[in-house]
Amino acid sequence: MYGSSLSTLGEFGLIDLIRTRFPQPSPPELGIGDDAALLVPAPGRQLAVSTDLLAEGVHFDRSCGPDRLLGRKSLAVNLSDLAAMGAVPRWFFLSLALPAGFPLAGIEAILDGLAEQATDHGCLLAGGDTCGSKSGLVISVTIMGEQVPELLVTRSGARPGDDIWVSGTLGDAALGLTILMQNHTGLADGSAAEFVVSRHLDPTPRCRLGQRLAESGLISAMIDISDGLLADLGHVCRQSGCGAEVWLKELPRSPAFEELAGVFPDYPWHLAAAGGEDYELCFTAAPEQRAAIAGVGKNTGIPLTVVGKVTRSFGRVQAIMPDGSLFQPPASGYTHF
Ligand SMILES: Nc1ncnc2c1ncn2[C@@H]1O[C@H](COP(=O)(O)OP(=O)(O)OP(=O)(O)O)[C@@H](O)[C@H]1O
Ligand SMILES: Cc1ncc(C[n+]2csc(CCOP(=O)(O)O)c2C)c(N)n1
Ligand SMILES: [Mg+2]
Repeated sequence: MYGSSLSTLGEFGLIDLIRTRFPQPSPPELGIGDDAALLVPAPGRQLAVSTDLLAEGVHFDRSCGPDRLLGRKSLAVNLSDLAAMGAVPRWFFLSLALPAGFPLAGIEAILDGLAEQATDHGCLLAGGDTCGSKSGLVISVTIMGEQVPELLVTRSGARPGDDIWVSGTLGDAALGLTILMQNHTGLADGSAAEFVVSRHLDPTPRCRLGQRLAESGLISAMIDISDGLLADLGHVCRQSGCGAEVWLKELPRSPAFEELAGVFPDYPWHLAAAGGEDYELCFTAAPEQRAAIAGVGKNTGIPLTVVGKVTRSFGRVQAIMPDGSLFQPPASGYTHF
């Protein structure tokens, strides 16, 4: 129906194909097809807008996982940014730069993954942009969400003495990437390696948790962990005018991470403390809120752990080893340049 290749389909054929795959906003809103989308936020809500792209060779290697998961991840990383603000996802925009000859089956699989993730999180594709790429595939997503203004959580509200919390477990995605880069194929179903690889290829954005924490009014600042805990906590500290102390022995690690950590000559603290792409939430809150925050964790079914304290030393993020010594990671997180 659409021709057998990207060149016979063409730019506008591809846009038509995308339009048929995603439910569209209904009047008075307008989605794909005009010079701009027309969107109507709910009365009294503020918009939260974020953009994140995935570039071939930088964020993914197509031989390491199915294209469908690339589609899921390209929306997941954006959902995670909205989760960190406590915003509810509503619309997203999809921009694709496709190398000539990119297989149509690959595009369809990416769209399948995006559509699954969009349905799961109740957000609508409202537009985008499409062009050729002279190098690799680029998938860029811009997401828009909304929230009552007073409930939105920023990076700038942490105060000395606050607890530092993280959701879920840390280090799985970085360990999964290490395994993928070592060219492991045919990972056994249910194995520890399969678990950490799936945490890398198909991260779970903590949308409901982020919204519940924001609505609870219990927390002072929040960020999602995309580059690594120490690096991302550094952003919170700089924007809040404070510092942080992180106790490595408290970092929550999955049973799969613990099982695989044994093969390293040294325990891989750097993966849990500074490995990227876990897409967990890191947030701060006054110590009096501990019990109430634990209750939010219970209600959402996501483990929440106190891993450190906000300090007065501006911009300084210290990681403490289990023996009390200072940990010096090779890097505090992923950097692009
Ligand atoms: N090229 C750019 N032009 C304008 N603003 C930018 C640009 N790149 C980043 N920013 C802004 O800088 C801030 C930090 O962006 P950054 O990408 O580090 O955050 P993030 O999306 O949470 O992290 P990550 O990309 O690792 O998920 C955001 O406000 C973002 O909008
Ligand atoms: C093939 C390949 N090589 C390396 C990595 C690791 N990586 C790339 S970007 C990033 C941080 C988040 O990105 P951003 O800051 O752009 O949101 C990390 C940890 C990967 N995923 N795939
Ligand atoms: Mg972020």
